[in-house]
Amino acid sequence: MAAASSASSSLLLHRLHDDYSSSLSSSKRGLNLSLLHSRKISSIRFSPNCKIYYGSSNSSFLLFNEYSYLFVSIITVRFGKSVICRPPAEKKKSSSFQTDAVRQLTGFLTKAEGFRFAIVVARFNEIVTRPLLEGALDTFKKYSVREEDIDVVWVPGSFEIGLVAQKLGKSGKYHSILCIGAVVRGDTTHYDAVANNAASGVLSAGLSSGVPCVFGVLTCEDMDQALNRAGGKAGNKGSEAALTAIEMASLFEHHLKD
Ligand SMILES: Nc1c(NC[C@H](O)[C@H](O)[C@H](O)CO)[nH]c(=O)[nH]c1=O
Ligand SMILES: CC(=O)[C@@H](O)COP(=O)(O)O
Repeated sequence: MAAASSASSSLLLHRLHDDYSSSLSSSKRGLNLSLLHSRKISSIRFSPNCKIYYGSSNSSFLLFNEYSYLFVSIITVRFGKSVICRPPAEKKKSSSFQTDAVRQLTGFLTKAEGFRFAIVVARFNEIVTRPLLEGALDTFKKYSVREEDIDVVWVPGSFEIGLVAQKLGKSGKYHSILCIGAVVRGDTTHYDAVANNAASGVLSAGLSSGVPCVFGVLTCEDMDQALNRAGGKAGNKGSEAALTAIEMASLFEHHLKD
């Protein structure tokens, strides 16, 4: 592409990359993004994992997940501003790609609208679990999950989560169940029993129901560690768990249906 080799085109592409990096910063995992222009592809590498591909003078770019080259979105550049457009109607098998030998299946983060989620949240250590829940709800909203497609179920403590997750999973109403709790070490060995059984409860809920059950239960040495992970210095693990729930819902919906 003749024009794009100029300094100004290169700047524009760098700015586009930055826009996209920041708009997707809460979903660091799995999305090494590329911009792929429809024709005459050239590329700029920004980091070992991130490359932007660009083409001629056309102002529309296609945004691809570099990991699997899945189509994610269209970007239109107008008057120096980049605009994210919604992807076109879903293509069959758009989230897989074929090589000679290997078919790779992945879930999408981009098409969460229409998925139904249950969140099972423990009331114990609510000072931690409530911000985890809020982080999860914010993320669902950001990824276009409708409020009416989310049910929140409160249980007394993390030990109770597994049973309820299993029941909800078996109801057939949800694409994924997100489990939220905070187990904080005390003076006795009680911590180990609650933490380990919360984990195996969530695991067996998923295995027995066949519905992805995501482990958003913090297991912390002290309250500081827990608060740091509930919207403090170490981010919000509820929000990260919501991304996992979306990806798993998508993987099951698009590739692993019975
Ligand atoms: N200590 C913590 C608990 N304990 C309560 C148990 O989860 C359970 O509700 C009780 O044993 C009755 O079955 N729960 C947490 O979520 N976090 C804790 O730190
Ligand atoms: C993990 C817990 O249940 C925790 O509150 C127990 O505290 P302790 O070991 O001091 O009884």
